[in-house]
Amino acid sequence: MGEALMRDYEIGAEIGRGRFGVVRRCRSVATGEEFAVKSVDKRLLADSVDRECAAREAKVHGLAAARNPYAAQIYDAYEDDHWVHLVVELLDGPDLCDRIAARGGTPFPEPEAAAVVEALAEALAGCHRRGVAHRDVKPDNVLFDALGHLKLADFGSAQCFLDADGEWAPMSGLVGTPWYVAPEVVAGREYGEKVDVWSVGVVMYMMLSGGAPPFYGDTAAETFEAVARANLRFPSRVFRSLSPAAKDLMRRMLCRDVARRFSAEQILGHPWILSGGMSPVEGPSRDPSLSMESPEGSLLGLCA
Ligand SMILES: Nc1ncnc2c1ncn2[C@@H]1O[C@H](COP(=O)(O)OP(=O)(O)OP(=O)(O)O)[C@@H](O)[C@H]1O
Repeated sequence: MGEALMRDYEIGAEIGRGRFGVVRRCRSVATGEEFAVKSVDKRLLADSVDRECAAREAKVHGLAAARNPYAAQIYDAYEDDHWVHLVVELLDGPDLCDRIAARGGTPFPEPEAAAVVEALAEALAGCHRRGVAHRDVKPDNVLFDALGHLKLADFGSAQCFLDADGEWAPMSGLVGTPWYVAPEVVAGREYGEKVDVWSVGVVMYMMLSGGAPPFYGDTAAETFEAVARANLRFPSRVFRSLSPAAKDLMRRMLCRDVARRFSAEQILGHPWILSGGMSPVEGPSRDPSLSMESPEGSLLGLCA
């Protein structure tokens, strides 16, 4: 454990473990305030992509979380020969994964799911405005503070998609978690920040299905094949009572054609979000193409 970290913080109990390290509670010696410290063991980073991600995590996290109330805040970073320590906002309540599991297969009520999708879209719109893609959006990385406010966490896979001059710098590499990863990532193509929107679509589907993902295989390879086909279905057994507006938004996020896929900002203007997950009242929306007047059947096929 780094000497400088131990000088500034009292280290407390372990909260959890990831692939490369451990998260513990800690308390600032100066103020008594409580935080979480994520300690990454650099010796476990065998892969060059993982090493690059760890090296830039503090910087990219700081950039993405600045003035972004929906992102876990980062306060300090320390590095020695073997460890990187990141002092972050303490968010030790149940995460979205726990919340989905706690429902035992019962779907979220639409207004509750809409509140999560809206906060997640706000978090990502903030990251994307600053040129950062998260690249690992999944329920395990959606945490909540003591007041129940959503905070997007774990910027360990995040990357800037704009260079120092603000020019588009496409990303590459198979980064993310199989159920949530976008088809262009699986295809090995260069990709942009809309990979995060795809992942939010998967998270939304899981909340509204009671935990089942939209693209699934028994192995990671089979899951990737299902993602690459991007054949989005809403089995009536599960989705019978779901509103057409909710399905429409998922089709616009889980859309294989990246150009037609929504941005995080566009999610915020969709009628399902604007109505708080209630059946939207017909009327003008921020984007005229989002009118809900068409029958549900005609919304099919909007996305490849
Ligand atoms: N800011 C935080 N406050 C409280 N608990 C946290 C915080 N950040 C992460 N955790 C918890 O610590 C555990 C490990 O998190 P970490 O981000 O290191 O790894 P992970 O996302 O589970 O796995 P991996 O990094 O391998 O994808 C998780 O259970 C997570 O919920």
